[in-house]
Formats: sequence, structure tokens, C-alpha cells
Amino acid sequence: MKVGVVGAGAVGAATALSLVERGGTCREIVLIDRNTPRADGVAADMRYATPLSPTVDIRSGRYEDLAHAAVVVITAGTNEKAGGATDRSDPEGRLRLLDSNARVYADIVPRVVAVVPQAVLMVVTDPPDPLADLTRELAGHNRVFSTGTLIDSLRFRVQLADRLHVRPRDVQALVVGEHGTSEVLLWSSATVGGIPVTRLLTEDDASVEHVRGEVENDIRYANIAIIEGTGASQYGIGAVSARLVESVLRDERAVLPVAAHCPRYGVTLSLSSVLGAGGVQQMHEPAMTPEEHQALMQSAEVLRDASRRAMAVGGA
Ligand SMILES: NC(=O)c1ccc[n+]([C@@H]2O[C@H](COP(=O)([O-])OP(=O)(O)OC[C@H]3O[C@@H](n4cnc5c(N)ncnc54)[C@H](O)[C@@H]3O)[C@@H](O)[C@H]2O)c1
Repeated sequence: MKVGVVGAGAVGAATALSLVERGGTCREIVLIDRNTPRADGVAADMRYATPLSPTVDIRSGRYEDLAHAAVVVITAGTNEKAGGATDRSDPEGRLRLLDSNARVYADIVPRVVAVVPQAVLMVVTDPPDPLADLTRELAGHNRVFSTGTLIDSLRFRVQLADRLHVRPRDVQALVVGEHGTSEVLLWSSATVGGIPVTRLLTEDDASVEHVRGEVENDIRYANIAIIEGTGASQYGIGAVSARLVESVLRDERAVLPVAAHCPRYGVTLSLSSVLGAGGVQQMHEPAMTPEEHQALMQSAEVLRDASRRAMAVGGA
């Protein structure tokens, strides 16, 4: 199966590398960037290591080289550092990148769809949820989803695992809503081995409220903490993107917190989504307290505003 990655910057390169290393599902990868030498260099660097990896053919290319791709991952655009979205006190957060990246999508999506009208389109560029709404309009179909809050949910699991001294894989915890400052951490349904984490946390000395505040803060601004160290957050999202591509290519029907257009909320946002062939096939609302549900409604409101802005700027 063939996968296209548009945008060969930090995130596109990390996605491609994760796709190569995961192996199995993806046989061919095409990297595209408006900075052609950048795409050429990234693809060549990885290509020379393929004798050591599962069988995969990675090359740079142009839009016409996307022909027959089953999935196209879009990572092109301005990142948080370059776009001035690294201020923890700014409630806009990643939404600051919306206007410039909506223009990038207005350039890219029609070109992709002209070559691969049947492909599933996965949006990674920030802010991913309103850009997915724009992509859906520009593409004229529904096979569009964003990486949503899977990365935030993984960060939530890792933070809880650290505090509870257990393996992150054994923590079940979800973040829903926007991939951004209005996201909602579902503490009420977070469990380890069937035990609510809020109960386990009270067994420690620190108060649950204190731990909760710290964890929420670390997750909401995890991207900024990473960027302060490295300039771009890339490896986590690269692994997430490759895993999601795999779920689509294998028609896994994996249940993951990724974002697709949800008629009930009138916008693209993350819930418990069933991901397989064609993208998100179903969306389910996880159990929530009334407070968590209220926070989700507010997050949806933020996203509806952002989505309208994305359409206006992107000309959809
Ligand atoms: N969804 C998530 O959870 C998540 C996580 C991390 C980063 N991101 C986002 O991913 C995006 C990429 O981040 P990055 O660190 O890789 O940035 P980067 O600057 O390293 O790379 C962006 C690439 O996009 C290319 N590009 C820009 N406009 C283009 C166009 N019109 N056509 C083709 N290529 C174009 C650039 O040439 C560049 O190579 C940013 O918006 C960033 O905020 C999202």
C-alpha cells in the first residue's frame, strides 16, 4: 500500500521514519514538500537505511506521484515556534496558526484530491481539527480525520503512569474535544486495571486536586515544554501518525481518540472514534460527569468558531 506525506519538515520526517520502522502495512512512501531539496534529502537519508528495515520504498516526489496512495498525511505548514504559539498564557494556543495554515491547506488539498480523489486524508498540521473541517470542504468528501487528541491521551497516560508507578500501556485515560487549550481530560473514566485513578492517587500523600492541576498543566502545554527544548514537537506525533495510518490501511476498527466531523456537535472534534478503512467509521461519546460534558460543549463551541474562520480564510 502507498502512503503520501505532504510536508517533509520535522513532523513529516518523524512520521515517515515511524512508518518505515513499523513496517508491514505500508509498502511505498512518497514525501512531498514545497521545499523540494528538503523532501529529497529526507527521503534519501531514510532510503539509504532501508536495507535494515522492513521492506518499504521511500522517495520524494511531486503531487502526481501520489497516484494510487491509500492515505495522504498532511503535515505541511507553520509550526508553533515559527508561528508564535508558544505562550502558555495565550488562550488561543495553536489556533494562532489557523489563518496561515488554512492558506497552506487551500493550496495543498485541491492538488492532492485532483490526483487521489479516493484517498483518506489525515490532518496533522495545527490546529488539526478546524483544518480537517476545511479539508473536508475542499476535498468534497468525508474521508478526512485529524490526529485529534490521541497524542494528548498518550501524554495523559504517561503522566498518570509516572505518578502511579505503573506501565503507561496499562493506564486507560482519554482526552476529548479540541487538540488545544480547551481540550477535556476525562478523569472520571481514567482507570488502571479497572481501578479509578482518582482512588489510586488518594493513596499517595499529595491531594488529588494538586496532582490533577499539575497533570492538566503538563498535558495542555506539553508541546511548549518540548519546543522549549528542541524547537519542534515531532517524535510523539510521528509515532501517532504512523499508528493511525496503519489502522486505516489494515481496516482495524481500532477505537482511538481521533477527530472527525461529528454531526451532533456540528464540527470536527475528538471522541472515541472507530478508525479503519475509509477513516473514522463511527464516533462514540465516552462516559462523562456533567462537568466534563459541559467542558466538552465549550470545547466544541471554540472549534465551531475556529472552523468558520478556517472556511473563510481557506475559501471553502
Ligand atoms: N497534530 C499534532 O498533534 C501536532 C504535533 C506537532 C506538530 N504539529 C504541527 O505540524 C505542523 C508541521 O510542524 P513541523 O515542526 O514539521 O514544521 P516544519 O517547519 O519543520 O515543517 C513544515 C514543512 O511544511 C512545508 N510547507 C509549508 N507550506 C507548504 C506548502 N504550501 N506545500 C508543501 N509544503 C509546504 C515547509 O516547506 C516545511 O518543510 C505544524 O503546524 C505543527 O504545529 C501538530
